[in-house]
Amino acid sequence: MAVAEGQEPAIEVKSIGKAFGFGAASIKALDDLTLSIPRGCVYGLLGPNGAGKSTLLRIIAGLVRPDRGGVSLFGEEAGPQSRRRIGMLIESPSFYPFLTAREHLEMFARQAGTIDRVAPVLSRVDLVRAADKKVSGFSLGMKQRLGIACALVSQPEAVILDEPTNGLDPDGILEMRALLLDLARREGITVLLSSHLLDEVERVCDRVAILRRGRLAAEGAVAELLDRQGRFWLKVDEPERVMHALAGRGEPGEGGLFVRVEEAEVPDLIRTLAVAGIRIHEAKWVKPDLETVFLSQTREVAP
Ligand SMILES: Nc1ncnc2c1ncn2[C@@H]1O[C@H](COP(=O)(O)OP(=O)(O)OP(=O)(O)O)[C@@H](O)[C@H]1O
Repeated sequence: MAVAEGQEPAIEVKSIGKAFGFGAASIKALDDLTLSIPRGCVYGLLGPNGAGKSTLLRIIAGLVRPDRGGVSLFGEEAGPQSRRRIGMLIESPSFYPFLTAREHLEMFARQAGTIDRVAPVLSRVDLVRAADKKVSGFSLGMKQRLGIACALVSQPEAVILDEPTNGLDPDGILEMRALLLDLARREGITVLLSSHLLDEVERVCDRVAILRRGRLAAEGAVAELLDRQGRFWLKVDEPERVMHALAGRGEPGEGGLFVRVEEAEVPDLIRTLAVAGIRIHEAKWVKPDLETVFLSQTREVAP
């Protein structure tokens, strides 16, 4: 990850609150949410339906006003000036069907004074051959790539993408993944995206925030989040005996058991079991995938 150290974060969200509706019917979409997105990072926003992801992205983009709290972009309070440093693909992109991809990009580029960016951006999103075709004939994947191109043409330092892989086929998802990684790694652009595709997020994002009912359920580097919920697996001859000896710290598995143990305690645990005559065939940390972490953080417990 090309995260620049010692600089202000690209995006900071401080104690944001946002409710929709009034009185008893009011819905808290965001509830005292604080987040910091480092520069150069691909940052994933996860959460079940209604968790507040789109509301947060819309607030950062300046499309929705929060009830309380604030947003900083590159160390400055978010406003029209600082938002020029950000490209956005917030709602599914809507285009003028009879304009071409190039004409759309030229329209945005003229506003931003970056007309020389049109050709490189078309090539960046692999739309060079389709550049002069009317958007009405574009597939969903092409429209999604044009949406990203529109977000990139103003030469932003960060992009905010709401569900950028929405509706894409597996090839389209693959291309999108390569594009996002490339933007961050080669060009140092900060990417903040929301997604429901957890394996995709695991592959592409450096850090994630998991939202639940408008609050932060978990946040951190993807590798660290997976580590945090790692379980220690022991394949032994007499799992029941070990379960008993571990007094409630073990959980049975196929041919062995998972043990709740800190990393530093592992050598002592293994020595104790070996001294007690337990034959250990396998001992290893088993890392969960992001989906398992996500479910453990967001699953509603029945009252
Ligand atoms: N304009 C609005 N008016 C009323 N309620 C809204 C509005 N926008 C969002 N909400 C509500 O706020 C909550 C958060 O919605 P939001 O769209 O931010 O969630 P989300 O995490 O993006 O969900 P999804 O994954 O389904 O897109 C939901 O309960 C939603 O119904």
